[in-house]
This record gives sequence, C-alpha cells and structure tokens, in this order.
Amino acid sequence: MTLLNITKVSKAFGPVSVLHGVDMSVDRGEVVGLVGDNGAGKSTLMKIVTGMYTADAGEITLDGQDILGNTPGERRRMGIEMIYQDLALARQQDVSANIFLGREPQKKVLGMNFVDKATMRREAQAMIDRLGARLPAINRPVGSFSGGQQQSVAIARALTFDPKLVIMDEPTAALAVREVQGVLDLIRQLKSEGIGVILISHRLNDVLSVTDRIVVLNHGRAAANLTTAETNMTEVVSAIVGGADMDHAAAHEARG
Ligand SMILES: Nc1ncnc2c1ncn2[C@@H]1O[C@H](COP(=O)(O)OP(=O)(O)OP(=O)(O)O)[C@@H](O)[C@H]1O
Repeated sequence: MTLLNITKVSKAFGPVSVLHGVDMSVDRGEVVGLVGDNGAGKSTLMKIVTGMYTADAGEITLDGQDILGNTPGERRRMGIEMIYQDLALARQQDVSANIFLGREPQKKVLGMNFVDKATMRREAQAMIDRLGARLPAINRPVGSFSGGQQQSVAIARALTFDPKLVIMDEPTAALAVREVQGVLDLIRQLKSEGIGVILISHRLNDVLSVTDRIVVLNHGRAAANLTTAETNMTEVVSAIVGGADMDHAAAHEARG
C-alpha cells in the first residue's frame, strides 16, 4: 500500500532549477534508496517532503492525504521523521535525555513539576530494546559513543514519534566498517515494523544490501526506478552518471 507519493515535484532556487517533475513513491514497510551524484537534488527533494522547502509545482501525499499545505511540525505529527547526517544529538547528555529532548515526561511532586527521569530511562531502554540496538550504557553522554551507536540513539529518538516514514541522510557515511551492518540491521527492523524508509546514500553497497527499490536522481530528474533484487551495481552507477561516462562510473564503484 502506498505510503508516500511524490508526483511531478519541481523546485528552483532563483534562476537555478534543481528538481524537474520528480516522481517517487514509498510503500509501507518498504525501504527505498535515493541515490545520485552530488548536487542531483536528493536533499532538496527530501526537504520538500518534510516541509522545510516549498515545492514550486507537484503533489505529495501521505496515506493518500495531500500534505503540501501542512507545516513541518504538522507533517512530523502525521508521521514523517527525517534523521539528518549530523544527527542533532546533545553530545553532553545521556541516551534518555536525547531520546526525549524537548519533551521530557513530567511528574508532580508536592504540586511542582519535575522531569520524570525514571520514566524517561525506562521508556528509552524499551525503545533501544525494541530496535535491538546495542549501546554501552544508557546513562553515558552520547558524545562518548561511536558513530554507529549515536546513529542508534537518533533512530530510537525518531521511533518515539511513532513515524510512518523515516528519511535517513547518509546514515552509514561516517561509520567504521564493522558498524555499518548494525545500522543496516536497524533499518531492517524499521521495515519489519511496517515503517517506510528512504535511505539517501552514496554507499551503493549498503543501498543494494538493504533496500527494496532504488530511485536514481540525475540532475534533478528521476532517471531510474529499479527493483533492488533485479538490478546490480553497474546498472545503478550507469543511471547515476547518465550511462555515458564510465570512467566516472568506475570511480563510483570504487567508492561504493
Ligand atoms: N538553499 C539553497 N539555495 C540555493 N541553491 C540550493 C539550495 N539548496 C540546494 N541548492 C542547490 O540545489 C542543487 C541540489 O542540491 P542538493 O543538496 O539537493 O543535492 P544532493 O543530491 O542532496 O547532493 P549531495 O549528495 O551533495 O548532498 C545543488 O546545485 C545545490 O547547490
């Protein structure tokens, strides 16, 4: 069942046209890779989905409902979560503080409101367990965690908003090799819960291993929409570079 449907979305920044009538869809429980060269328009398209940017033309629906008139806050409440590459974590704070940042559960003691730390810790732990994420300690500052562990905290935080769609921007780019599999497993966990995932990534091996489908943007156009089980690295790379420049393709393959 279609969760997100993007139809003919266009966007220009002043005289610079960045997206030209892009179509893309995501089903419930589907992981879709969004790939393309630097400047192809991936982030811009996703920022239009979250409401950070306004589309010049086109339509976007979530569960069949038009969302282009909704604010970023409303879209978040409707179930769209984006995890940015910088993760936006408070490095000095522990796991539960990060998971509940800005919306800490309260309790009343002698008529006064206090942050309910016990509830925060319990619910944070439950979210980590639900994901199957491995963290050294829930009460340590997340700045002391590895990149993969920090990514787990950001995903756990997104889950507490009960998302229908999670958009992840380069979640594995900064990770040590042995940590990448852990993050890909978290993506599989989101999928198994019926959550739709859009994975923006330059790491094509990761994209090929975890997605169901791959949408390739090339100079602001959806150049390919590939079923992952039926494609391969060469086909994806050739769609990214437009099928012509195979030296460029080889360089990509080496990076992937
Ligand atoms: N706020 C903005 N104002 C003007 N131009 C912008 C703005 N945001 C993006 N662009 C331009 O739009 C084009 C697409 O950028 P975008 O960041 O969407 O590409 P991308 O595919 O996400 O690239 P990358 O892989 O490098 O992150 C680029 O030419 C970029 O310079």
